Amino acid sequence: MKIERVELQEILMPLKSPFVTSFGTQEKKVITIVRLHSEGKVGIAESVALAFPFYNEETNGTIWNIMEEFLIPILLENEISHPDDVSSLFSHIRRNNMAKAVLESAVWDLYSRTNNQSLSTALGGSFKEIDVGVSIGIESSIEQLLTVVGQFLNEGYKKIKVKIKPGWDVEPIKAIREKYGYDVPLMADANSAYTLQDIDLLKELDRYKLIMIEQPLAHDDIIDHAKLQAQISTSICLDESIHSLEDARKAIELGSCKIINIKVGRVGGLTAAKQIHDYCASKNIPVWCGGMLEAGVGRAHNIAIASLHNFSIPGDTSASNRYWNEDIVLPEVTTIRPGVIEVPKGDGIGFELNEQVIRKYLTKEVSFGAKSQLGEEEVV
Ligand SMILES: O=C(O)CCC(=O)c1ccccc1C(=O)O
Ligand SMILES: [Mg+2]
Repeated sequence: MKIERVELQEILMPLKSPFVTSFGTQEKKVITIVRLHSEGKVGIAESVALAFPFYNEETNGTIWNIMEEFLIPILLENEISHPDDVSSLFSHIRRNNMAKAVLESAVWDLYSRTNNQSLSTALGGSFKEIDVGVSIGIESSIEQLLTVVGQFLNEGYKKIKVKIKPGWDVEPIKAIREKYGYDVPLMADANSAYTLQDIDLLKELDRYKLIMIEQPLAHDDIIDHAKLQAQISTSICLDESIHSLEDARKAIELGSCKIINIKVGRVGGLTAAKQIHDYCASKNIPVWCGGMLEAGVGRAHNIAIASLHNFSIPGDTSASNRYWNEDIVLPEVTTIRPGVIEVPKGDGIGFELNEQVIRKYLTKEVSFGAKSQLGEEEVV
């Protein structure tokens, strides 16, 4: 494949309601939509970086800069025979995984559309439908949290993940168990809000039979997580600490976690996500697909990767209406039964862009061609 043109569009969309984590509050999302053109086909993907470098070091600004200055010229200058080539072509550029992932994921979509197959098939997925869970931010009160949990349980979500932070941890978990019982598949995500000094509190959480606790300790740690895992019975799941297959190997060898959350953006693309999936499968480490408050294009890529067999725990791959009043894809992402999303059978991600919605929220548009790598920026 020869990529002839790369288009970037930035949109700003309001979330239905603010999403609060231990690192900050999000009320709207800036999303960069990538379109790659080759021989009449268009491959698409959306960025997952946030507005601030509080989850990882990337932002909407850094990904745009790295794409424009370094990654897009590489895509335009090289013949790509398989999407796996892209991570090799990008490998000398350190980190910037979310910038790499959005372009690489668009190449995967383009490749599968060119071959008239679904992205799930191209990736080697086997599930025809996937179980999905939901991630719930830090709420204003325990009553409010219990109401929200009740609503999502009614909608049939198969895993309830709640965000925790110091001062909002044992109490909300205990309240959920008391009201909804121990059959609810419940987990907590701390987004690195604790240290080993909080060991007593983390041990207390053991009582509530959580299916896992996600990233309790530092974003760049695997040593202390191993020490913690040795002292608690709840499985630790790593999110922020895992950027690559090598990170996953080291964490598993050290015993830092028993489960891994795979996010395509955090690990630099679908090829890396698949490699981590395969490695975890060989080590009997279950994985699940995390989310970054994606709109429909990102959701579609997540659904495709979550169709691989070792994605055995429901992911944060909720339907479009979890975060959005209107989505950027047609059709919107919906459940076919409560808590179940069908893996699309159509070519590529199996969804098309909703141009009307994109135009409504468009803030910036740039196109890069093979001849001139400078591009022309148009601020709308
Ligand atoms: O529903 C989703 O997209 C997942 C939401 C979520 O938990 C999250 C959202 C933004 C940044 C980090 C995280 C996380 O998984 O830690
Ligand atoms: Mg997380």
